[in-house]
This record gives sequence, C-alpha cells and structure tokens, in this order.
Amino acid sequence: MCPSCEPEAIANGNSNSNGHTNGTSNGNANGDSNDHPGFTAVETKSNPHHVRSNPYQPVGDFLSNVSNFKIIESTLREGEQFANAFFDTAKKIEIAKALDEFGVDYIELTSPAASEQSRADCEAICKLGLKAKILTHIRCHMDDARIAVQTGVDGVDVVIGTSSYLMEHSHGKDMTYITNTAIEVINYVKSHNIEIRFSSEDSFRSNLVDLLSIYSTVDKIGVNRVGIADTVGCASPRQVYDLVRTLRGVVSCDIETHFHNDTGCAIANAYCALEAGATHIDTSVLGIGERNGITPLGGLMARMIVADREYVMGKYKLEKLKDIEDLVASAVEVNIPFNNYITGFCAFTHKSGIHSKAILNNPSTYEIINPADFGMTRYIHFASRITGWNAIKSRAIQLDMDMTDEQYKACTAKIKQLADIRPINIDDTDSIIRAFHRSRVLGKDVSETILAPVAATPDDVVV
Ligand SMILES: CC(=O)SCCNC(=O)CCNC(=O)[C@H](O)C(C)(C)COP(=O)(O)OP(=O)(O)OC[C@H]1O[C@@H](n2cnc3c(N)ncnc32)[C@H](O)[C@@H]1OP(=O)(O)O
Ligand SMILES: O=C(O)CCC(=O)C(=O)O
Ligand SMILES: [Zn+2]
Repeated sequence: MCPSCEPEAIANGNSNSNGHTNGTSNGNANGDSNDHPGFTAVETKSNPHHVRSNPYQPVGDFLSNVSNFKIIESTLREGEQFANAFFDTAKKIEIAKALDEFGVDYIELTSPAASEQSRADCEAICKLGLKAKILTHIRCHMDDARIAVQTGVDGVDVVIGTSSYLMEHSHGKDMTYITNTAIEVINYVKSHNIEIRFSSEDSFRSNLVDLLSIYSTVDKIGVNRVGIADTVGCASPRQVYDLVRTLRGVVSCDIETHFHNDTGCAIANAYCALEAGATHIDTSVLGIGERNGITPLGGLMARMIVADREYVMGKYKLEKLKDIEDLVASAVEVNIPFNNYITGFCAFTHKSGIHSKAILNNPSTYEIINPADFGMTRYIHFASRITGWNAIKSRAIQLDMDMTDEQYKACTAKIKQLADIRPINIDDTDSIIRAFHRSRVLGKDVSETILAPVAATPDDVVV
C-alpha cells in the first residue's frame, strides 16, 4: 500500500503524492497493486452497515447448508497444480498454519505417491497438531492408499474419473472395475480408522445412472463423504443445483463439491451446491489450481458472508484473509488481481459523485459487504472529473478546510476544470482545496507556489 493511502495519513490530511496520476492503477509488475492515489479513507455517518431485512435472503429450505458448511482448503493440493506453484516444506508449513489460523475445517495435501518429498511434507504437516483435519488426495488405487494411510493423515480423498472421456483416455477402466476398486480402497482406508471420501472426477460429463449407482454403493459401505467435481468447469449453477439435490436424495453421507472456474461459475456453483444440500466446498487461496483454478477462498467468503454473516464471522478469522492471500501470491509469484474479491485494491473504493455522496451517508447504499469485517478500509476516490461536491466537502473537512456548501461546489468546479485536462491525483485535489480555501475563505493571495503543482498550464486553475 502506498504511504498516501494509509488511513491514518489520510485522516490527518498528510497524504503524499506518490507520482501516480490517477486512481485507476490496476497493479503493475512491481506488485504495487494496492496504491490508492486520489482516494481517501472515510469515516461514514453509519459505520458499520445498517442491518435491514434483505428481500433476496436465501429461501428457507431444510436441506440448504448455506448457514452450515465446511471448507476443504486445497491450496496445498489443487493449488500445487497451478502452473506457477512450487512450495518447499517451509512454505507448505507456513501456508498450512495460516489456513489453520483462519479457521478452515480441512487442509488437503498433494498425494504422498507424487514424490518422496510430497510424502515427507505430508507427514510433517500431520505432525504440526493443527486444529484443521489433514487430508491427502489419491487415485483410486491400492498402491496410493497404502502410502496414504502411513502418513498420519486424518482422512483420505479418493478420486477417479467417471466420464467417458476419462474412462477412455485417462485410466482406461470401466464402471465395474471402478466400483470394485473403490470398494477395496474404501474398506482398506476405513480399516485404519481414517476418514474416507470417494469422488467421481468430471462428474458433470458422467452418466447420471453410473454416478448415482456408484455413490449409492460407496455410501452403503460407509464413506464419510462423496464428492462431485466439475473438473473442466463446464457446469452452470442450475446444473449443480439439480445434481446435488438429486444426490442428496440418494446418499446419507456428507457431500463435498469441487468447482473449476473455466467459465467463471466456480463461486456461484459452490453457493448453489450448498443451497442444494452439499456440506463441504473445496477452495484454494486466490483460486489457484489447474488451468485458471477453482473456487477462491476469499470469493467464497464474500459470497457466504452476504448469506449468513453471523455464521461466517463466528467461524472464520476474516481479518487474516489478506495476509494469507499475500503469502500465497508471493509464494507463486503473482499479483493480487485488481478486482479481487475483498482484497483487490479497489474492492471498497467508491469513485463517482453519486456513489460517494450516498456512501458517505450510509455505506449500505453501495456496499453489500462491510470492509471492516475483513480488516479492510473503505475509500472515496476524489480526484477525477466525475467527483462530486459531497466528496470534496468530506475531503476538505479532513483537511480542516471548512467552507460553505456554495464554496465546496465552486471548489469542485475548479477540480473538474483541471481533471478535464489531465488525470489528477490526491495532491492536485488537495492543492486546489487549499488554494481555494485560502483565497475564498481566508481572503488571502494565492501564491504561484501553491498553484504551480496543480496546473497543467499556469492558466488552467484560477481560484
Ligand atoms: C482432476 C485432478 O486434479 S486429479 C488429481 C491430480 N493429481 C495428481 O496427478 C497428483 C500428482 N501426480 C503424480 O505425481 C503422478 O501423476 C502419479 C505419481 C500420481 C502417477 O504417476 P505415473 O505413474 O508416472 O503416471 P502418469 O502421471 O503418467 O499417469 C497417470 C496414471 O494414473 C492412472 N490414473 C489416472 N487417474 C487415476 C485414478 N483416478 N485412479 C487410478 N488411476 C488413475 C492413469 O491410468 C495412469 O496410469 P498408467 O499410465 O501408469 O497406466
Ligand atoms: O477429488 C476431487 O473431488 C476433485 C479432483 C479435482 O481436482 C478435479 O476433479 O478437478
Ligand atoms: Zn480440481
């Protein structure tokens, strides 16, 4: 974050120019994605948000788990499948501890069959004594199962593809073989008193009868969970709802769901799965995973806090989200996207005059999420041609420059005059406010030194 955007610095009017010319930076190669040039942290008249009855509140449904779900955090499994990911042992431990502190229910780790170091890391994380249960993710194969149960994990997630694509081109096995092997692997893992989940890879391109038949079989032999996976990201929320609701009527065990984001539905699909009765959602930090990844932890939190704030706030340490995202972003060498849920640099920045005025009166007007719930700050952007006088008034008051409403409006017109010529920043706006206040309110001469930095040409700004 740039020094000029520190809330304290802004609140006492000591903002510094950082050389940026506008407030629409969307991050750069230096990881400098949190700049807020021209923005100001604001105290609003009503902060925190008003709680009003919400006409879009989830429809009451006794099968819905929108207010009672668990997170299987897979940054250390699915996330390791992200193109840029390499986590050494120390980094895996740091991430596992951070996720545990955040409050995720499960942490899923790469198969110990993947490599000797993967196995050793799995053992090391199991020995940390975290509150979260530790899972590892294996193929539906006895060789993998034998290694997994020796690692000290609390549970094993078994997966095998059931779509014709995968049965033909990946493992080459038919449903009879899959069912028999699944039964053998499940019974073996269960005999070690370890949690067991059975999942069909590529569920949404699998035959529905095949799916329900194998889930019913594994449910009867006592799996803890079955999993539905949208491996290629093809499912729509409605398809998810239908499949999960159907499955809910077939099995009595928990239902885990896993959604890839190829078509941008990963969060919506997770939400619909919960509405339909799924119990567990797979996430990864920033959504990292194969291709463009899966349901992001932060995005899921954003969605769920709107549905049931009390449940989410009571269970997860939301103020730790940004640190976890920074940790993972740096480990895999990416920037946090400018439009990231909750933590993107402009997630709580209000720019247009109409929005800013209403936000200053009551943040619920244009915010569905209270940034303070995540330890984040709300900003008003007040350095552009679309800034209104209410925003300028709030900035002037922060700077201790009281004026009449007519003067604020005239001052705003001066700011717009310059902003029509070139992008302006926080210093430009502040200089105009100061110069305007000095000349119009205090009746003093405005020296060139005050006007110089703000003017595109000496005649641009005349107060
Ligand atoms: C959709 C997902 O994300 S599933 C999870 C993906 N995770 C991983 O792949 C974990 C990391 N993987 C690895 O390290 C390796 O792939 C290993 C160790 C698992 C296997 O490595 P290799 O033996 O070299 O095989 P390779 O990776 O080339 O091919 C996968 C093998 O698993 C088999 N296979 C694939 N999926 C499954 C499955 N779900 N259950 C059982 N076998 C499977 C394939 O038939 C193939 O076997 P074969 O070519 O030896 O007959
Ligand atoms: O095990 C699962 O349920 C999901 C596996 C996976 O990553 C996928 O299918 O995309
Ligand atoms: Zn996946």
